[in-house]
Amino acid sequence: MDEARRSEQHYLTRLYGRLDALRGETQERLDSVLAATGLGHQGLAERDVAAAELARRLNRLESAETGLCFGRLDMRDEERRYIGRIGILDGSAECEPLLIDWRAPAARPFYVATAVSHENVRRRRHIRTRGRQVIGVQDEELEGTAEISGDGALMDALLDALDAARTGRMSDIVATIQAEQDEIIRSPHAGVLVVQGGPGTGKTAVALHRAAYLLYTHRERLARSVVLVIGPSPTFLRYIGDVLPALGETSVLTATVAELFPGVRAVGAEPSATAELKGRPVMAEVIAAAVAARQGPSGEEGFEVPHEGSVLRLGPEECRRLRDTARSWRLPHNEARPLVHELFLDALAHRHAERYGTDVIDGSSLLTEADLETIRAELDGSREVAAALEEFWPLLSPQRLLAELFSSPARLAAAAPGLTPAERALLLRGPHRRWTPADVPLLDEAAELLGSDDSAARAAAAAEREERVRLAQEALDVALGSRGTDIEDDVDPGEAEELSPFDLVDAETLAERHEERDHREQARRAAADRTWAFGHVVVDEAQELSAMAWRLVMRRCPARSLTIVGDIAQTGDPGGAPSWERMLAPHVGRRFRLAELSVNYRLPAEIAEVAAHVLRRIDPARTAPRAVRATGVRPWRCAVPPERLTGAVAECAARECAGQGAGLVGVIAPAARLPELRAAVADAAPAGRVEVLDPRTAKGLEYDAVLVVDPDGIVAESPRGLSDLYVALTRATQRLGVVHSGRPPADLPPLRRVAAEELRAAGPPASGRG
Ligand SMILES: Nc1ncnc2c1ncn2[C@@H]1O[C@H](COP(=O)(O)OP(=O)(O)OP(=O)(O)O)[C@@H](O)[C@H]1O
Repeated sequence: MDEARRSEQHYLTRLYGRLDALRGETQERLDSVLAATGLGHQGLAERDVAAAELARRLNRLESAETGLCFGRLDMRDEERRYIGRIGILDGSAECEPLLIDWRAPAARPFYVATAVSHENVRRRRHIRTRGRQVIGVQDEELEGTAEISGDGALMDALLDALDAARTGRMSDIVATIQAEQDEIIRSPHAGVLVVQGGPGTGKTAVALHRAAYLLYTHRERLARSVVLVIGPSPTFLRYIGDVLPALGETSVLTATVAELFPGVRAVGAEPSATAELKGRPVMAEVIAAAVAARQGPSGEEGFEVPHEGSVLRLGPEECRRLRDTARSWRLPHNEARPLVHELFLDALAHRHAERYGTDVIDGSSLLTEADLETIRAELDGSREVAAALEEFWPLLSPQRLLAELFSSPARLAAAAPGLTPAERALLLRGPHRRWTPADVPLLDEAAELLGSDDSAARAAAAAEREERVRLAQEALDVALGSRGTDIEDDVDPGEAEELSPFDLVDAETLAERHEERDHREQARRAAADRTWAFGHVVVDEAQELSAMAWRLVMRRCPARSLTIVGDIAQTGDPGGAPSWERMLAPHVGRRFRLAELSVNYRLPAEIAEVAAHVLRRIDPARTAPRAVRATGVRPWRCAVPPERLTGAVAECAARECAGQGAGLVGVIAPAARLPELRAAVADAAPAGRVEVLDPRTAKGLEYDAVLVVDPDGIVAESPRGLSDLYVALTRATQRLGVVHSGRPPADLPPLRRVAAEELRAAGPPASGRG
């Protein structure tokens, strides 16, 4: 072991010693807090707050175990800073920092300093560890130019990370964040930041590290309001699910757009043309018209209410007046309903009163106000009147509104006059069909216009909050009472040296603190509340969101603090974005910052070249990201007879698993081929090593080796075929093979040919180096 490694090992051992000590202390304090008994209201509340805080600290200390320290900065003024996953102080009275959290401003030069812009750094040291052992030390001298390998000099740590076998779960990149990524991660919290970058440029990694950075920098605010991370599919969310917990962050909710309407599981399927139509902005008008159509009778119709054996009739003019008055309140439909109820009863009561005749002299009613009140009360208790009100201005859930709209050609025709009959036919469905992902933004739109009749829930919440404030007040009173005994009688309490809880917080604040006891609980509450205002929203694979989905997302973030990452060239959804400008204009105009990532960390140069060929066909104006490394392994293709295709793919997948450092294999094929491919692969390959999926599901994921099956079929099957092929070709970190029947795939460049027999022979076809 050389001297540098030995000295870093010494320091690392000291760091772990301190980490163990801190964990021990925190665990002990947590145990003793939890063991406390015989506590009153105040004591219990304080115990809960303290226990949650200690549990959070323990979790952070535990998540720092792997890769605790990964860097050192030697500053020009001789200061030395160690950089790691968390900040650690030594136990001395001076509280000297032993380790600096990667997110702290003092750590920033580790990621951005160069020889030209040295940020006061003399030397940057990368420390590679395995467990608690130092396995490598690499220095970059930023003084003079002798040992600088230039911008983007590849560190062993970065190469190790890029070459490591994939596990099916994304890892964090704190040790190797690159300068262009760091700039995005630390970009200010406010406003909308769009990160555009080709496949593998680290958009997802950057977005997640940005979430961790923002939570660190604005913890008070964001931990309470929760950060929402939106991804394209549950598979993708599982793939990224370890990153933020590994960084010690739990105040995060991850979800697909389809999961953002509490109480609805949107798992139904529908033709892509229907999904595309449901995503268009015109659907907002359709939903608004559908709500309006449920507010009183339309046109020249009046309204008849059976009552006591006869009929009370409201004329069209009266109905219109009633409806216009109700709409002028600008309340959501359901929230206007109690007031509509009052107007409705008034109108019926007058109609009823007219039967008793009017004064011949002045035409006024012969009934007194008290008589009218009695009639009104009678009407109010009548079941027939209640049924009539329900028809006049029904209580509507978003689900009911949409189900009744989409199952009625007449309702659809009235609400969507701008759509063609063929388009309206696409929307028609049975009343009990399952909700689809494209329905969710429409349900949300409807919920917004309908409002909820949540008076009961709101009353319960208000009562609960009042109770909390009362308990907190009681606790403060007790504290104030006990302080009184400690203060000498003639001392003004305002001047007492000893601060009491009352001086620091009021009952409301204390109640709020109790509310946010556990941030994890906070994320669960956010998940269950459609109207939750998230403190920051990260949208990954954002190019896939439809116009209607964006309306939903923006509602979840009234503060408009968003990080939006994606790649326009990968847009596969027919309703997805043609450009960031068009997508965001309705919500923020041009007020967004655009950052671009230009380096491809996933694909080796050999695969990147194939992908770049397809990208040129999608959009010749786009520049493909520059691959950061080459492996020498050339992508290949193999033509097999159609009846052999499935078998050949299964054999090849099995052989990929057998290769050296094989890792995970992704088989990406047209959706129609998946069932049969899955069955064949399950028979041939070891369990858990091969995933068979279509390009849509593969979005955002990565594998060591990828087999793209039937590229022409992929292009033919999907509405934006070339984009889906581009996604499929850009998933491999090491090896890419294409298996097809018939002529060479139309959209691919010439690839090294492999004979069908080779797929069966020993050794992967990907062995062709050079
Ligand atoms: N600075 C880095 N250090 C180590 N690994 C990195 C770095 N940046 C990116 N990577 C790795 O590169 C791979 C691609 O990153 P990521 O999935 O974030 O890219 P992406 O731009 O979101 O791709 P796609 O558009 O295909 O979804 C991941 O394995 C990621 O961990």
